Amino acid sequence: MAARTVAVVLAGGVGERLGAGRPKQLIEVGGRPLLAHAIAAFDAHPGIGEVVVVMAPGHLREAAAIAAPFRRAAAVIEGGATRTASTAAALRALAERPDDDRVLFHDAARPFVDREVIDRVLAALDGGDEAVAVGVPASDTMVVVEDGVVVSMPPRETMTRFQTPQGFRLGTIRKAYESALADPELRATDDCGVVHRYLPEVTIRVVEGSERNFKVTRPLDVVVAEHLASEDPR
Ligand SMILES: Nc1ccn([C@@H]2O[C@H](COP(=O)(O)OP(=O)(O)OP(=O)(O)O)[C@@H](O)[C@H]2O)c(=O)n1
Ligand SMILES: C[C@](O)(CO)[C@H](O)COP(=O)(O)O
Repeated sequence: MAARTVAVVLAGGVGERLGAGRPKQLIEVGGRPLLAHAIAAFDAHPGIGEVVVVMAPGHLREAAAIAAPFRRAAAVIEGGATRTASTAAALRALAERPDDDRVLFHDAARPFVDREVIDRVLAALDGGDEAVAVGVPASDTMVVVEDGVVVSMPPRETMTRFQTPQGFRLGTIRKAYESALADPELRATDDCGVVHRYLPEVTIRVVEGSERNFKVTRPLDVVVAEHLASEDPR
């Protein structure tokens, strides 16, 4: 049987930096919640078999109502206290699937992921990559600062900002999380970071992202999101 691909939309956060008084994935831009924009992008992609939503505790009913109209929306499950705990919850929900299936993890807070970006992640997985990230070049000079002083300045041309979706062979991300969850020191801000730390032998391919695929994190991002949604209603 051909490997199947599931998209997991991570919506388990509370949106503290945005400060909207409720999880930011529930706020509307262009007349629909950020979560609906994110689900729609994967629901419309022919390479995606199912979409699983991981939602913040206390908001599962709202998420189920948002997901209901989408044909490929298969489940809404409860997330954990951190992004990695939410990914781990999704992996538990996918426990019956074979290792050769593929999984894409996407932030619900990135409402404008384009079909081309998803295409590139799937193409890399089709080509045999086990872990795939999406990146855009850094525009600013990036430095490492400790205790208020610069300790290193990596050349900007090597600096890439990661976005999502991040795609994996299911067996690979499963194995990485098995080790990660056994580590009391686990700290990671994304799923490729978990593979990089716990399966260093795995090559992480980076494919081109898009400036539109930014993460709604702070109040100014909502202004930009409203503008983009009005320019390109979906
Ligand atoms: N426990 C968590 C934390 C985050 N996320 C998801 O991971 C994505 C990226 O996280 P971030 O932008 O940090 O979202 P929040 O955690 O909601 O924001 P904040 O850190 O400002 O509270 C979001 O779609 C968020 O819902 C998640 O599924 N589970
Ligand atoms: C996964 C991510 O969006 C890649 O840039 C980012 O690391 C999420 O970080 P956050 O702290 O959960 O916003």
